[in-house]
Amino acid sequence: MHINAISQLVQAMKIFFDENMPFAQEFFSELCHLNRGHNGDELGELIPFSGRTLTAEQVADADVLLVRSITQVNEQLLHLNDKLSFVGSATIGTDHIDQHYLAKRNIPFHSAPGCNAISVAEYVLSALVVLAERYLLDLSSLTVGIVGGGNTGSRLSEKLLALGIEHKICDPLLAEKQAENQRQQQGQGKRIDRTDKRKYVSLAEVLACDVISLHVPKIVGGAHPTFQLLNEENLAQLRDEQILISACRGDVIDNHALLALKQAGHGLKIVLDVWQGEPDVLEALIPYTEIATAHIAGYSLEGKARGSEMLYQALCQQLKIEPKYQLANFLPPASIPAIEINEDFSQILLNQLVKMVYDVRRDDAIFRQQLFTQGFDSLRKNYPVRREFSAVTVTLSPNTDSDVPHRLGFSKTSN
Ligand SMILES: NC(=O)c1ccc[n+]([C@@H]2O[C@H](COP(=O)([O-])OP(=O)(O)OC[C@H]3O[C@@H](n4cnc5c(N)ncnc54)[C@H](O)[C@@H]3O)[C@@H](O)[C@H]2O)c1
Ligand SMILES: O=C(O)[C@H](O)[C@H](O)COP(=O)(O)O
Repeated sequence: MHINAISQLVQAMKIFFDENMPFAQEFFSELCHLNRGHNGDELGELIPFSGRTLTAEQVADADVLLVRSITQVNEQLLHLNDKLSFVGSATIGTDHIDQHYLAKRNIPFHSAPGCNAISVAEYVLSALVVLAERYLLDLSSLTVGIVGGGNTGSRLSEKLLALGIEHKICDPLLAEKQAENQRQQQGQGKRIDRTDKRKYVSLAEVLACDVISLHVPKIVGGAHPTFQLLNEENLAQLRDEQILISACRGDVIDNHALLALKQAGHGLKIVLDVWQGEPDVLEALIPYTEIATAHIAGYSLEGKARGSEMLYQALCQQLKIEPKYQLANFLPPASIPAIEINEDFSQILLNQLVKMVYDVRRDDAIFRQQLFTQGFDSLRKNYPVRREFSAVTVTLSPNTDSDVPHRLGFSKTSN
């Protein structure tokens, strides 16, 4: 840890947190009062803020700043603050953080890798189930192309594996890492490292699949940029019957090119959770989407709250104290906490199971009906509680022959 960080954190702290961070009060309130002044009268403060409108003046005396993806953390926001000792983002994506600037100022930064990856995978699965029902598709006959084999792409891959759905992954960075590992291990005369056994394919191969699901960070420039990875040129190569799902970052698809494609009569089925220029949305594109939502793929209660928990753990570590709380202390039971299945697994059962926990059509309806009256950010702020599959315990009757529900992430009865 940086000397700067240690000396700042031995005082009562002002912890600023995005009001949209579940259980922030529960996790952080004790931490800010932890190190009172000598008289015990110097209390810290836990201060919520609205992420989109946060100003440099507001955070001028913050010791700890906890944000979500809508707050740009950069010199403009932090130039008035000379005591900040910890910045955390309770999100997977970090494209809103100027990490170079934070590093220059020796301010430790933590994000929450993977926190809502399961939520994103369940969003994609819900979208697939809904489209399969709408267009009478046999999911087991489709191939799914995943762009980005990190946390969200991998959680999706696991669920597809559980369902026996063929899928391919394109991730040139992981492919390079795998090849490099193999070269090193061979050079050292060791057996080849088998930890990452996946076979990576080219973007072209993934773009030829029946379903394309995007799971990459926003990267501008460099060897493998993702900014407008899907553009006029490669969108035009897609077939009418394909499904394109994006729940990563809006800038990964050129939204104007996508609109032009659809306006020209292309049959591509589109599922969009993320939009170029959020919170503004290319309105003309909405009627051409099958499912449209307000960047909520990662908004399961567990997914958002895991972000809070991960930052709590990181801050405890920096403060050199043992974490006292974990997410399980705060999560309520699901509204239907347990069910029993009495039949063999089928697409119909999958449809029922997935929609019981999360039916993406609810969020699509809210988006279409309330975007213009409520606004994009308000739909996200007032997002209804959504649980992950794991919140529901599935018991299989002895005559059912498949463990697919548990492999999909539903909990098992503990005994
Ligand atoms: N819609 C939502 O609610 C939501 C929720 C979570 C994450 N996200 C977004 O999804 C992104 C991915 O999340 P993650 O948890 O999988 O991140 P991750 O960092 O675990 O994985 C991203 C993967 O993308 C790969 N990648 C980078 N450039 C690529 C390229 N040009 N082509 C193919 N692969 C490439 C990386 O090698 C990495 O393996 C996040 O950065 C975030 O922006 C959105
Ligand atoms: O990067 C992420 O983790 C997700 O996009 C996340 O859902 C963003 O949510 P936000 O911080 O905008 O509330």
